[in-house]
Amino acid sequence: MQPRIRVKICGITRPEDMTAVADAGAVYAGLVFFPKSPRNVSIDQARALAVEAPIGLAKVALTVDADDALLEAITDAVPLDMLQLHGSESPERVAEIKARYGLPVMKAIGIADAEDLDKIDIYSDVADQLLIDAKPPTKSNLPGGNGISFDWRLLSGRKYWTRPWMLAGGLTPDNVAEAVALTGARQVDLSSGVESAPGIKDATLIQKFMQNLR
Ligand SMILES: O=C(O)c1ccccc1N[C@@H]1O[C@H](COP(=O)(O)O)[C@@H](O)[C@H]1O
Repeated sequence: MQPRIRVKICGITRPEDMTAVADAGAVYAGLVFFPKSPRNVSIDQARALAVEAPIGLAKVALTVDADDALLEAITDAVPLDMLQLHGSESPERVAEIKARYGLPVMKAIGIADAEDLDKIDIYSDVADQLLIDAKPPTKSNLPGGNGISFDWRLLSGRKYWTRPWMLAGGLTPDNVAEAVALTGARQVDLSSGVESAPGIKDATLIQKFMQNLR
């Protein structure tokens, strides 16, 4: 039997969405700390969501080029299982954050074409996990969460990964099966594909996503 594909649903802003994510069988829930995002949460909101989250659901804090003051405030207040670095953090900065905050670190890598794949090897040396996402459009205010995909065939031939990784970028209930078949991903991450409005998750879409994945 194939092992289950692990799912992260990102951009949780409401307790009922945290519950829907856990009920559907997702493994990770993401909390976005980026004021330009419609999914941004304050530290107080994040703490309340994380404290009340169903047991067993891993809480991931998503930050974008955060400084130490912000990372310290987040990690002091919110019970977390992983940090997701979704900006242009250098490999040195990733290593520093991993050492300083004592949490596993996942580095997001934006992919548009084959050249971008070089970053996979570079960040594999320092991050615990990699998030392989679509590169944002040049005019976007958001480095992720744009609901766009990259050409999944870019990953088709890649058999050797030294770190666990997640596939992200424009995943939906309708395309996830194809995305997984083409890339061989064992973990997937999504946000806008299971929303009824930016920042508002839809329990029916979440269930449909999980069904279509399995
Ligand atoms: O979700 C956001 O608002 C966000 C903001 C800033 C950086 C990353 C963000 N989201 C991450 O991007 C992936 C892909 O999103 P989508 O499925 O294409 O909407 C998402 O899973 C988050 O990890």
